[in-house]
Amino acid sequence: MAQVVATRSIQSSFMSSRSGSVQERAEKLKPPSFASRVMERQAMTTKKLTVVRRSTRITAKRSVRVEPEVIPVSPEDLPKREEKFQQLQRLQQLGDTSASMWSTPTVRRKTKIVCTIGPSTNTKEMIWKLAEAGMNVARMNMSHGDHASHQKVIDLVKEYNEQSKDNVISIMLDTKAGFSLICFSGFGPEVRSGDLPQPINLESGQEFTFTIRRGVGTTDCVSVNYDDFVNDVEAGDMLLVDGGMMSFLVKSKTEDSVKCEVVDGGELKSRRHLNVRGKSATLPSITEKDWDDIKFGVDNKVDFYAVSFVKDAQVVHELKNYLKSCNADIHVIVKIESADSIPNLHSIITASDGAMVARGDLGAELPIEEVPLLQEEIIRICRSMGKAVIVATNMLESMIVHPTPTRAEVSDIAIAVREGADAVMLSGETAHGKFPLKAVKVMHTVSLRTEATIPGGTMPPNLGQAFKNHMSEMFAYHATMMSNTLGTSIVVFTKTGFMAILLSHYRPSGTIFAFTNDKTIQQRLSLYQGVCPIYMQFSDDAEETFENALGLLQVTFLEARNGKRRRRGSTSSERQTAHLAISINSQYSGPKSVDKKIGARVAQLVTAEEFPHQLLGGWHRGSGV
Ligand SMILES: Nc1ncnc2c1ncn2[C@@H]1O[C@H](COP(=O)(O)OP(=O)(O)O)[C@@H](O)[C@H]1O
Ligand SMILES: C=C(OP(=O)(O)O)C(=O)O
Repeated sequence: MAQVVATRSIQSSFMSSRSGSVQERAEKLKPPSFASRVMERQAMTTKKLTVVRRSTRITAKRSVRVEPEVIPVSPEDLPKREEKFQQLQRLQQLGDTSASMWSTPTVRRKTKIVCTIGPSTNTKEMIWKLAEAGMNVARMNMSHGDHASHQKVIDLVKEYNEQSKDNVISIMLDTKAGFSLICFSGFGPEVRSGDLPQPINLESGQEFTFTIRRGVGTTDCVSVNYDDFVNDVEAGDMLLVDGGMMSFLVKSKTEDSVKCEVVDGGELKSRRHLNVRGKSATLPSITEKDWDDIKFGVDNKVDFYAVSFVKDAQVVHELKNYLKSCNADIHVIVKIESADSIPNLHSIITASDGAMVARGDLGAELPIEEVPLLQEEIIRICRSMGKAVIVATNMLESMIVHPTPTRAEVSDIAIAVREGADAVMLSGETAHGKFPLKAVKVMHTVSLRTEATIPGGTMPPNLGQAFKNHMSEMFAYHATMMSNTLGTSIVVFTKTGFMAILLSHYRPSGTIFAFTNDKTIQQRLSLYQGVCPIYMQFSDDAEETFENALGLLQVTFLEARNGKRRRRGSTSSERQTAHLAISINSQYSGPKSVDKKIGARVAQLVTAEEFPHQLLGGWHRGSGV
């Protein structure tokens, strides 16, 4: 069954966020200047309140928007006095019920957020807070931690999903060779330095040795987890640690060691990435350790594997065949991070369910100036094939230690959103950073703001070519057209996820509310741009399913709205809003009955009281709605 419904707000305040000149919007967005606040305080103390005119408070409407509440994870994450002041202002202004560009309905963020879980976030409290702050996918990096620690995280995410009424987090395992099992199981696609008792400081010009001997970790020599390391590197090669944070010039080799001169020094920690500038290691993409991790993923019914260093489609077919043989419905995301994968991009992505632009290793194996170009190209290829695409690494790197991002990082997120990525990813920021919740909040806010500037209505150039099922494509196309021209959200019924993914591929301007009767599908759909997955039992009767879905949306939103009303009362815009629901239903036998169904649903008009207007722009977790 695939049924698509579009819902419409006759008065959508989200649409108004796009109206007005750039200058007007910029004016509305300006924060009260420091000078104006100082003047205001001075005026208050000198009792000359009239000097500070209301017109200088240009952010009154903007601040009606409720920001996600970010609960501090560490003392450093505590809101500063200035933030507390702004929060207070916002709370006071919740009484302001006028409709404005930032007033309700708030808009559901379309671009999804992947968070790597590590020591900063692997507790129940932090998983819950990350989910509430906007995490859509929890990623576990199998290079770190052990199965027991990952098991704990998987169980916590599942527990969160069980108890959450209207939110679901999917689980991604990032597979690669772990150092701990290296002696027993061969070597993986990632080359890493070994464990060190403590970080060592290396100065430019000093000598340092990498060895394939096991268990070495001294101040002038460390193990490497890859036996062919000595064969693969040559004198004159440049070795990069963590994509270039440190670099080493290869001077000479022995049977088991590579002697280097430190070019860019720094602090060398345990298990760091090693790349040879311009070379790919001659490694298999899936190693014994990976198979072990893959079985762990099958046992735990994870949603996605992110497979490191995929160089050709063969490895994807191999993995998919294995998954089929054990009846595991897990999707495969290929990490594009190797120079060797570039000539095979099309076949690799065709074989997979999606790709990750793994910019860390990509920028080490290839000149860094190629990274933004490849990012754009990989996103374009994935979009043209209807595959998921994730942009990863360094997106808010400075927030590992600082509470605020660099402006360049903010632009980086905005670029990925504009290029049409399904998801943006946090790595060290949430795994071991000081400000994991703030990082999610920044990603959420920047994505949302950027999405509001993207015009709807651009159709993929490959319409009718990407999928074999042309009828489904027609449904997706027309629902998208309706969504774009009427300013509506879309409701889709899907048993396999296919129809929701297809709709996501067309990037309609409204939220795609995807109803499914399969929890696995619901979890998986969390990754896809614009999709809000909802679990619901389906009835044999399509009409009943349709009514139940509307009812479920209604209940969810009425609850949310009632909760809100207790705090601020209903607005006049809510009372006046009316909505149109249009359904396209392919559960019926042929095109004729489908046409009839479209006709039937177009006539359905639902008033605001029955169908709360938050639905139309959608809602988004982390907005306070
Ligand atoms: N499960 C974990 N346990 C401990 N540390 C972790 C874990 N996951 C991630 N980290 C830390 O966060 C850093 C950034 O995460 P990620 O980018 O996934 O790793 P890497 O770049 O090492 O592959 C890692 O280098 C590691 O220091
Ligand atoms: C995402 C990446 O892989 P990892 O997290 O394993 O470093 C990367 O290299 O950018």
